[in-house]
Amino acid sequence: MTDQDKLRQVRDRIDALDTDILRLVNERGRLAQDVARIKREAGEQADFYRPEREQQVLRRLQGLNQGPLSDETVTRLFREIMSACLALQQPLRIGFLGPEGTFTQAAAIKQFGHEVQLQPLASIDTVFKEVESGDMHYGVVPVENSTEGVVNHTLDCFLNSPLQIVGEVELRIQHHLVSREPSAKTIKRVYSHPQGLAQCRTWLDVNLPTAERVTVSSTAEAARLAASETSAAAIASEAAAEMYDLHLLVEGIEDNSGNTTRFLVIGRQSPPPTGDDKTSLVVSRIDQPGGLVRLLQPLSDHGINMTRLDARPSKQGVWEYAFFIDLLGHADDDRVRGALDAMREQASLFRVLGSYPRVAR
Ligand SMILES: O=C(O)C(=O)C[C@]1(C(=O)O)C=C[C@@H](O)C=C1
Repeated sequence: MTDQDKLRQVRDRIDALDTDILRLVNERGRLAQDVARIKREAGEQADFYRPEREQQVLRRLQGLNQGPLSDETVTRLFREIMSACLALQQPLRIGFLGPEGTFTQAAAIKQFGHEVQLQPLASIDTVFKEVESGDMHYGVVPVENSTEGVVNHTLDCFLNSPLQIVGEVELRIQHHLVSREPSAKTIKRVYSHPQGLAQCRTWLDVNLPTAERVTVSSTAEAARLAASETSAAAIASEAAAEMYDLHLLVEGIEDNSGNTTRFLVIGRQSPPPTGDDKTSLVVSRIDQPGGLVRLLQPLSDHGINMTRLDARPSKQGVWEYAFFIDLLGHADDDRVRGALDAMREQASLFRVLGSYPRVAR
């Protein structure tokens, strides 16, 4: 058998498999439509999007996967299949911190796939408002970065919003120096979001110490500005560089190689337990000696693992603070519910921001 014969034989097998895959994904789409019919007949009010079910689908397949495709690739493939199936049930509108080309857009695509209607919005506050009004079914906002810590504006928006956290997304953030200039030698001004400038501070101090650093609303906006000026650069993503036709002058300039940003999916109703969940709270303690210790003691008493604690001015009075807490477990789990009930008694402000599936890495 010649090499050409061997090649043709393998390609014939690929064609046969593709025929099966096409038939099976369309059969899956019809089943998703059946699910939507069942949900409508059951009078379910919530959106058809079920993050807890999507997590279950992905975790099962990651467990079955024996390669050669990586778990990450399998997750991306089936996320897109579920995105297409969900679009057959209901066109979802997802607001995200824009403009086009931000890392938040990449996080929204990672969570919902490409078959949803993605809407770039001007600010984190606008994302909350558009979801509250119902114009958007869900929103995606940045909440913390592994180098720079929390995004304060996102935490502050929760203080005055009835919305719940529906999910979380983690994105490895690679910052690039992008410009219409052919070389970094001529750069006199660097645009980026405050987090972008902060996450690349050392690189800038060493390589562009005299360049002016200008903070703008997003890394994508920084790329747009850099595209309109000479001797200017932006710290932005590869997607933003492509969008504004900029050169990648230097790739991967973030100071910490594991630089990761965590995003939250916000909506009206938190999903039910999956067995591997997180719960976020905002609480403030009664202002007396040992108040904070007593507030947190129930977590220890019930064996609950707290993964994050951030303090933010509660805006209820000078030096009054609210505490944002993440913990492992779902608010409907017996141990978590017991701890929350005990905390509620010790708190002057107590609100569960949501229980949601832990991110599928
Ligand atoms: O199982 C469901 O509830 C479905 O709607 C099906 C499906 C899927 O494609 O697997 C689609 C959308 C949901 O977000 C979750 C899962």
